[in-house]
Parts: sequence; C-alpha cells; structure tokens
Amino acid sequence: MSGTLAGTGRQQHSAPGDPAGGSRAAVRIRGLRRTFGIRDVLDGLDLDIAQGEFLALLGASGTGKTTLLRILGALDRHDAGTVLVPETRTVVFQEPRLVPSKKVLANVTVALPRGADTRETGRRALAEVGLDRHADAWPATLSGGEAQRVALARALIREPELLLLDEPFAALDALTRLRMHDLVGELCRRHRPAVLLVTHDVDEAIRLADRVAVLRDGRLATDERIAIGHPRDSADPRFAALRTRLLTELGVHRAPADHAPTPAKELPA
Ligand SMILES: Nc1ncnc2c1ncn2[C@@H]1O[C@H](COP(=O)(O)OP(=O)(O)OP(=O)(O)O)[C@@H](O)[C@H]1O
Repeated sequence: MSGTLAGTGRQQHSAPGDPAGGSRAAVRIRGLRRTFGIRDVLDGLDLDIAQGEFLALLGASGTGKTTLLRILGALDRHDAGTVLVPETRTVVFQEPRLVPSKKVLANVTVALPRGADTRETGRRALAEVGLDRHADAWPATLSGGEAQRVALARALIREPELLLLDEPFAALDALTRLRMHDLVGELCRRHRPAVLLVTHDVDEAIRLADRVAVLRDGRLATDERIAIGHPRDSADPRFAALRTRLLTELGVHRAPADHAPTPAKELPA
C-alpha cells in the first residue's frame, strides 16, 4: 500500500494494510478534509475499504461524493488528513471518455505497456464485457451501453486493486442499467478489486454492494454492512425496508400514492 501524506505532497510507502474489521484494508482514510472557499466539503472523514470489498456511497447532491472519489484517484488534492490507497487505481466515469481517434481495442489497451501479448490481453478484456466482436469498431459507432462496457474493460485490464466508479450507470436507460449491474457484479466478484461506487440510486447500491454508506456534512452518517444472503431483489420486504431506511437517511420521505390519477383529457383537434 502507498499513500499521500496530507500537507507534504510526499508519497508514503508502508507495509500492506493492517487488519480492518478482520480484513486487510485497501483504502484507509483518517480525518480527511477538503475545503472549497470557506466550505469544508469533507470534514474529518474516516473510511476504510477492505481488499475485495464493494462499497456504495450515497449522499444528497453536493455532499462531496465525487470529491472523495477524485481524491482517491489522485485527481484532486486534500487539505488535511491521511489517505492511504493502493498503487493501482482506475476510474470509470459517468461518460465513457473513449479516445475517438482510436479503435475499441486500442482504447482498451491504452494504458497497458506495449508487449507481444497486448492485443491478446485486450481481446480477452473485451470478451469479458461481451464486446470481442467490436475490437475493430470506432467508438462513435457504439451505443451508450457498449461504450460504457469498453470503459469498464479499460479499467479492469490493469487489474486494479481499487476500482472507482463515479455514477457509471447514470446515463444509461433502465434496461441497460440492470444488465450493467449484473455485469459489474460478476466482474467484481471475479477480479476482486476494492470498489467505491458513487451513486444516487439506492436500489443500485443495495443490489451491488457489500456495504452502503451515506455521506452527510462531510462525514459518513450511515455505514451499513449488507449481510451475505441479504435479498438483492427490490420486491423483497427486507430489501424494501433497507431502502426506506436509506431514503430516510438521505432526507427523502416518500408520500404514499393515495391519490387517484386524474382522468385522461382529450385535446381538441
Ligand atoms: N473544483 C471545485 N471548486 C470549487 N468548488 C467545488 C469544486 N469541486 C467541487 N466543488 C463543490 O464541492 C461540493 C461537492 O461537490 P461534489 O461534486 O463532490 O458533490 P457530489 O456529492 O458528488 O454531488 P452530485 O451528487 O450532485 O454529483 C459542491 O458544492 C461543489 O460545488
């Protein structure tokens, strides 16, 4: 594990993470602060993510979810605290961010060192996301869901110890999103990176994660482990109960749908 010592800009290399809750930590954050102007968006945040653990992070808009993810990806700095992260981290954003002038296979292997087996490794990564037949396609010819699968293949090909997912399904239609959930769940079980998923979708969080946390006032307000065997089907009453608890934590109180819809109105010709 290596990490950044806040305020010094130096890289810290340390022994692999100590046991955290029985597992070894891939991510260890203590007292993290990030200030924009006069606002402490992250304010003394503590968080561990164990190796191979899938953490979904919920929070109202503007609470600092993406800021936290960007700090872990070294895309932003922090003002105080300690952040220890693994050496290999990759990010999937809401948009696929493919290079339009490179074909799909070249996009997937873009961050790999050139070697005799680079193309073969790229083809295997594409096969994992069901797109091996698109290796020679241009990004502009892909659907949104296909492009996002290429972005996922590009992120996993480096076998990251930490995979950072910043609302990667938000721009997809509902059916494609469900298919992507299955795919990401399966690939994460196979590759076992630690995962931080930033999302607004409570159902998605419960369906995919081992742990769900809610960010509020710069810290984790809720940090809940989802038991092995917990129902992942949104129709199940235990799933619904957890959803209601998390929505309440997020400040969303659903009014019961007790009013009948207004009758359809015929528009004049
Ligand atoms: N570079 C920046 N300069 C100034 N303010 C920033 C910067 N980046 C983020 N912020 C502010 O920090 C706060 C948290 O932003 P962030 O994008 O992390 O929130 P979020 O929880 O991911 O929001 P959303 O769910 O809407 O994407 C916001 O008020 C935002 O305006």
